[in-house]
Amino acid sequence: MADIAIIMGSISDWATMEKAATILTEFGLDFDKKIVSAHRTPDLMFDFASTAYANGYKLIIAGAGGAAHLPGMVAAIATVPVIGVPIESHALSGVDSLYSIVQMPAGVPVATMAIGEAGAKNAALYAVEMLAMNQPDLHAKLIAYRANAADKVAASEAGLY
Ligand SMILES: Nc1c(C(=O)O)ncn1[C@@H]1O[C@H](COP(=O)(O)O)[C@@H](O)[C@H]1O
Repeated sequence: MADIAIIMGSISDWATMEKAATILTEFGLDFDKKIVSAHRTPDLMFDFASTAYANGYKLIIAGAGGAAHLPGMVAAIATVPVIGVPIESHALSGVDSLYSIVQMPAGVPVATMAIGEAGAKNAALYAVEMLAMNQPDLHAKLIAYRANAADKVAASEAGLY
């Protein structure tokens, strides 16, 4: 069983959430990916969240858009950290998703990322950082990732004119 589950409210979220998947793959991390909706598949959502710990998940990355209740509802049921990704919605540009995910009541945390692809990428990196706390090999990959990112910034200076 994978350490990480990437879940999302709809297939339409995958274009965003695949950015998280790509980063986890770069780090050699196994993950499951599922479409689970608090609104459209509430029984499935309850089943997924209530068995997440027993199924071995250490982290859940949950993307949802609009009335984005999925991350918070999963966090309410599961005893596994939930990282929320607000999907950039058409009507309100993802501000609705952000507010829905971030404004959790005290007692039920969701680690909320930025709207859209940056949020999906950061969700994956946050997951890597959490798992790297007791995995030295993964920590070494994180150091290398950071160094590579810095190199890219330095190289991009060549584009200044
Ligand atoms: N926010 C939620 C939930 C939920 O929170 O349970 N289920 C679906 N959705 C969102 O509805 C948006 C539109 O979905 P469709 O594109 O399928 O109409 C998606 O961004 C999805 O995350």
